[in-house]
Amino acid sequence: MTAENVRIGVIGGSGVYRLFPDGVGEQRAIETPFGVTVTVTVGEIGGRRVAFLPRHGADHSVPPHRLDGRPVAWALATLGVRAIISTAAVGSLTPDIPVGSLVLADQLVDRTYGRPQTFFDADLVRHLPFSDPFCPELHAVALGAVDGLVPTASVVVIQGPRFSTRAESRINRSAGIDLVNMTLLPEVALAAELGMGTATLCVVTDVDSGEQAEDAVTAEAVFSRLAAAEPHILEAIGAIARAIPVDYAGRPLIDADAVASVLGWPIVTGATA
Ligand SMILES: CSC[C@H]1O[C@H](OP(=O)(O)O)[C@H](O)[C@@H]1O
Ligand SMILES: Nc1ncnc2[nH]cnc12
Repeated sequence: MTAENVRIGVIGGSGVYRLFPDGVGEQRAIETPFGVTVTVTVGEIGGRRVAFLPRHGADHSVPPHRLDGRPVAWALATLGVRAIISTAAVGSLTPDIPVGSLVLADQLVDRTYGRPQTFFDADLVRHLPFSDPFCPELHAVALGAVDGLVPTASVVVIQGPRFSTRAESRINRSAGIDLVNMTLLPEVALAAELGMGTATLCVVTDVDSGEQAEDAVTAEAVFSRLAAAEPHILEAIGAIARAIPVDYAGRPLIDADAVASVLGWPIVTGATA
């Protein structure tokens, strides 16, 4: 399979189900080795070709604990994507980052389980260097492209689909973690295994489960915040996409032969995602 010249991928999180106006962009169905066909929309932002897909599906039918990041990362890498801009709804664990902030994540803490973690779990063994899960170059590009971003934050990724209890939230806060989410892992690691860099725009929708009775996050509250923030999120994605250097290459964190071997896996036909 030959890589096309689509260098930028956008993964829309909760509340971000389309990137292009209706009727704009070309739908592609990409068959993968995982028995899943990934549908992406390829369009243009500021003259740059961008492949978009909504993480939970266009109708938000896939919950966080059932996401399989492998077909998505594989499909984007096959298109030639090097840079991924993703969005994520997050709860805040610190008064320093209020609801409504747009934040660039820079560290992750994994509290997920049972999710496919790696492309290298059979004959080919590789260990991803993951000290800096988000690409520092893309991070700097995003920071320069969007005014008012909170420049760094750590995110604990919980299993979901339920939100944290007050005790769990207190533990996360006392550990010094800034934000909480359900989806960024293993997605960011899987992309990195295939050499793609990620920059994630975190949209702070709530204060998670706090000490006050009124600090009790609900999905309705999250979606309502996201609806209000959508124009700003789309504008920020566009600004970042336009600012990514045309020669951005990502980080070769895994050797090229191993990546090529994964991208050469045979297609398995099956369900559509
Ligand atoms: C809608 S409430 C929780 C839901 O929102 C976040 O999704 P995403 O990361 O895709 O923006 C969170 O991780 C949960 O999946
Ligand atoms: N409080 C929260 N916990 C986990 N994921 C979230 N997504 C948005 N808010 C969240």
